[in-house]
Amino acid sequence: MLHAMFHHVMHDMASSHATDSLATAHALPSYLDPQHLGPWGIFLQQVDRVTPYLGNLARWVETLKRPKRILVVDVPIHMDDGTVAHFEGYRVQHNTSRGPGKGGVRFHQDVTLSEVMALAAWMSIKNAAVNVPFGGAKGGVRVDPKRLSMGELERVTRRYTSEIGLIIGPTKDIPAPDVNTNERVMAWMMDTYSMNVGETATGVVTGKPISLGGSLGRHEATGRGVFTVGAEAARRIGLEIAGARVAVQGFGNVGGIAAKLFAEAGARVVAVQDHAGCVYREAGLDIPALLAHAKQHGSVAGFAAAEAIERDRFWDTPCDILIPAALEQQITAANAHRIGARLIVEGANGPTTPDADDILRDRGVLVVPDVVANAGGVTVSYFEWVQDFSSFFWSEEEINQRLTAIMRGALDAVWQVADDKGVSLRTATFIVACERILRARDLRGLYP
Ligand SMILES: NC(=O)C1=CN([C@@H]2O[C@H](COP(=O)(O)OP(=O)(O)OC[C@H]3O[C@@H](n4cnc5c(N)ncnc54)[C@H](OP(=O)(O)O)[C@@H]3O)[C@@H](O)[C@H]2O)C=CC1
Ligand SMILES: O=C(O)CCC(=O)C(=O)O
Repeated sequence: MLHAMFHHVMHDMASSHATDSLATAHALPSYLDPQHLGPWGIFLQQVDRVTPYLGNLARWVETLKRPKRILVVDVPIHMDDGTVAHFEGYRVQHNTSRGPGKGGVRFHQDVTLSEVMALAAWMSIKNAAVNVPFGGAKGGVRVDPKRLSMGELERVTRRYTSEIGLIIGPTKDIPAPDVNTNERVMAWMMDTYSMNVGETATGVVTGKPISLGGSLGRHEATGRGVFTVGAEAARRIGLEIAGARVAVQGFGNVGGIAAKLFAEAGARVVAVQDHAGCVYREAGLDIPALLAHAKQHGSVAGFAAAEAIERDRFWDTPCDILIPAALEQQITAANAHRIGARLIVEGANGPTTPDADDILRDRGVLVVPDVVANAGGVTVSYFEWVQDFSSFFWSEEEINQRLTAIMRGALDAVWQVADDKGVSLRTATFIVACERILRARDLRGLYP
């Protein structure tokens, strides 16, 4: 598809200008290679799947396949032992047609540019799906924060923030937490940016501590959103939450809070897997106790009131609802057949590959896609950004009510499109979101 479209562009160029150099100028940059495996390749496939439904707007679809702006930075810091270490950092602004870039920052030893490109692109889709006035962006630093002291982590954060300071700002691009980043990291980012611009700029990041302009409810918002749409999707397929068996992969901000809320609603959280271990209890795990254990020991591994099972057996766990809440590409053609759940609610970004999507669909498993299911975080980030601009702060009750209304409304809208067009919820969400993004592109036109 991409090649066909590219050919078309080349053909037009050749007939009007007939120069090789111009044709070369339209070649895709190497980092956009559609053959590239991994999350960016998955995003391209998802766009291809939705293109036939976009009507006239499809003429703009190439915009989605090219991030607007990519910044790769060197992040040198002094280590505690006196040596100098260099880390690679990225900030990608995928699309800003609907507003400033918005999306988290990931600290992870395996993060890559193509992964951050995909995460930024999914932010564009997500922000459009819940109709918050943002484009999509994402950042990352290729570092294992678990191996840094607190001082080293602070220096990485501050240097990275200064380096990407060129392109972020309260009206340009607003970072937030993602894997291995949290309120503490956001406070350092806000402070560094503020020092560099000479004034306190609380609106430059969201997910900050409450005392620095953070919003009530933001810490829990992604997990709460996963619970809200998960419970609503379950209701729509006649699956009772009370007593339902839930399996959760990833027990951090998203997975931990989603597990807690499902357990509080009467579900049995039977299995939890994190990076270091996997625990199982048929009668349901004691989630507050497991959270306390994970906080103390850094993992669910070693939790005494459960059976330890091999990590790979997680996928065979008998359950009704599966919540992937760790990293991308966890549900693939290799394990999609093994999943016993009727409902998958994607807390993580990009956990399911397109071929696994097809297998799950054929097997009648409903997947609530990431770009709706985990949008609660950015929705409350939007509230935080609005509150920072007005310096007027809302109650937690008001925030949660608005969050629930937006999440339910978004699910309802994509459910209807899925029913009308006979497509999966993922394709339906992409239809709704791509139409919003590309209509904005169309209305704005190409020239400033
Ligand atoms: N934070 C947010 O507001 C949002 C996050 N997301 C997405 O949710 C997902 C989780 O993010 P978040 O909860 O914030 O991150 P955290 O860093 O808080 O937690 C990540 C969790 O995933 C686990 N994990 C990491 N690698 C693996 C692995 N290979 N197998 C199993 N578990 C693993 C970690 O385990 P361990 O601690 O042992 O390493 C940890 O429990 C990501 O995909 C993120 O992009 C989406 C929307 C918003
Ligand atoms: O809160 C935000 O701005 C973005 C959170 C995020 O990175 C995500 O939704 O994946």
